[in-house]
Amino acid sequence: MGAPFNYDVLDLTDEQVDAEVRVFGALTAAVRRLNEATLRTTVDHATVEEVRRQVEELTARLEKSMIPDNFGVSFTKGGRIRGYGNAVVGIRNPNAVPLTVVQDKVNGRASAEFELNALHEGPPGQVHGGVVALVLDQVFGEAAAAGGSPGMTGTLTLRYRLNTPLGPCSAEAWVDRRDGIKTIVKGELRRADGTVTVTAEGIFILPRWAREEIAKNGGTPPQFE
Ligand SMILES: CCCCCCCCCC(=O)SCCNC(=O)CCNC(=O)[C@H](O)C(C)(C)COP(=O)(O)OP(=O)(O)OC[C@H]1O[C@@H](n2cnc3c(N)ncnc32)[C@H](O)[C@@H]1OP(=O)(O)O
Repeated sequence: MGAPFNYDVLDLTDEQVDAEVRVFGALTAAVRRLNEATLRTTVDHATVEEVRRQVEELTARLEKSMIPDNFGVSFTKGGRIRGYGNAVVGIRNPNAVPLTVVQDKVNGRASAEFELNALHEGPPGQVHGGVVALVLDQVFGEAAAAGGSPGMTGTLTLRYRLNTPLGPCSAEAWVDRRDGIKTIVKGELRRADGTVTVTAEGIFILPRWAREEIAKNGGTPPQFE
């Protein structure tokens, strides 16, 4: 079986990538503000309806020219990764958390400090458990990649030990061990004061199609970004 998805390689310069990161990153940040304001505004209904008309006009301007569907992941010949739609770290995805993951390739670790707000609420004032899983899946996957054995999430097991209040949080993950094509990653989510609220273990697997591709043509595993 071949790969169920492709990574295109594009002829874009670093300057072109920097420009799209700057311009679209700023739009994404502005839309995130709009998202939070949509949730929290207390202006009167007439103002809400006027703003809604303006939002629809602006949306129609962007819809004049769009890619057919999802963004996918592409690389430049210079090695830049354009995973702009990623649900956790995509710089063009206003629904992404947002998050910057720092990889430690020496020790096979990954970490992120971030802020979760009213858009990420589950129980009152607390982070939604599914949002925790979303964030940890990405940070865990990046730890596996940083450790040199990237894979797709096969299993992710979380233990929610304490509630996680909305606000500043951090996540950390590390490669615990390898078992052939499986990389076992462990990690945790912490409150701002360092209290661990969630511990987790993930099994990241180099899929059969990637194994077959490497056996046939050599090369390095894809990143599963
Ligand atoms: C910079 C880069 C940063 C990247 C960050 C990315 C973070 C986000 C990652 C994701 O969200 S990935 C998307 C969510 N995951 C998926 O969609 C995976 C869907 N499942 C699959 O594609 C396949 O089921 C999978 C690749 C997991 C396994 O398929 P294989 O055909 O390679 O498995 P195979 O049957 O050959 O089994 C190989 C080994 O893995 C084991 N295994 C298979 N599925 C497993 C599973 N789900 N959990 C644990 N172990 C599993 C299986 O028992 C066996 O163990 P042993 O070698 O010891 O016998």
